[in-house]
Amino acid sequence: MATVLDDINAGVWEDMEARKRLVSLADLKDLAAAAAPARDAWSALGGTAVQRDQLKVIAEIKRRSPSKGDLASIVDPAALAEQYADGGAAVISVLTEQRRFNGSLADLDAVRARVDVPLLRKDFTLDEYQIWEARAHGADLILLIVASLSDSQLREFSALSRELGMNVLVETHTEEEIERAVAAEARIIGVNVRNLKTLDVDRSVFASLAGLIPAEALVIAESGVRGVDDVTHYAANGANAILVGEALVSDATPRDRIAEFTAAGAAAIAARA
Ligand SMILES: O=C(O)c1ccccc1NCC(=O)[C@H](O)[C@H](O)COP(=O)(O)O
Repeated sequence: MATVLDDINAGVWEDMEARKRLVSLADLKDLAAAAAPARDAWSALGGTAVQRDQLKVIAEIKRRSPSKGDLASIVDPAALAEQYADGGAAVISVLTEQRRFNGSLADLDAVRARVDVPLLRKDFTLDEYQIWEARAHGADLILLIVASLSDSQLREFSALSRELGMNVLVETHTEEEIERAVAAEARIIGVNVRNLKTLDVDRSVFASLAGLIPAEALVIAESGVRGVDDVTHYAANGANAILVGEALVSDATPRDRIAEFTAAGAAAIAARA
């Protein structure tokens, strides 16, 4: 039986085929060559050892989701990104998938034009076309979901992203997926506590899997942050960064929330040392 992720990916393919008819890969490559060089998301997320005493926040621009429906209208994604940057977000994630999340590459363009913070193009990457697209639209980091890709795709898409100067967030949800991410030499590994096949959110998944990620890699806790207790849980169990969507887009003062999460994370990391 098809999973939620299968259905999302089928729609992503269809939408991408439509975009390919409008913008050729050759044109995208020209646009990517003309774009400003990618920003260093690895360092922004604390890649250097000296910064690993902090918990970084990847703040997401997310209008709707398969699990929750409409979350926020976000008429001006660039204004929201500015608030995220002011609050101290290390990276801003822009969900560009259209059918289920109501995002777009236009959102990415608008945010890129307004903030200097490294940007994650958050989409369901299935083809190298999307990687060129990400770079052409100013992304610095892309997402590869292990559950959607073969080992050779993981390697090839990672290599292409690196050639274009971008970093890769490799997303996992199981022990086997972490093994595959490590085998693909991923340096930024996310554990999504949301099972993308069923949409169940189980925060304990992070604690059981984070320790399997090699110390050289950055560990990102994805999904399920609703308040400071969740932040503390992730930081205490080895997160270098958290990826937060719903809690920020539905908050009246996301700038303050990011600052609060950062402080709570630093306290939990200090306590674990
Ligand atoms: O959010 C969903 O319902 C969802 C469903 C299927 C595939 C992906 C989905 N979300 C993508 C994400 O990973 C989250 O947007 C991200 O981790 C932030 O999660 P949250 O803070 O819980 O909004």
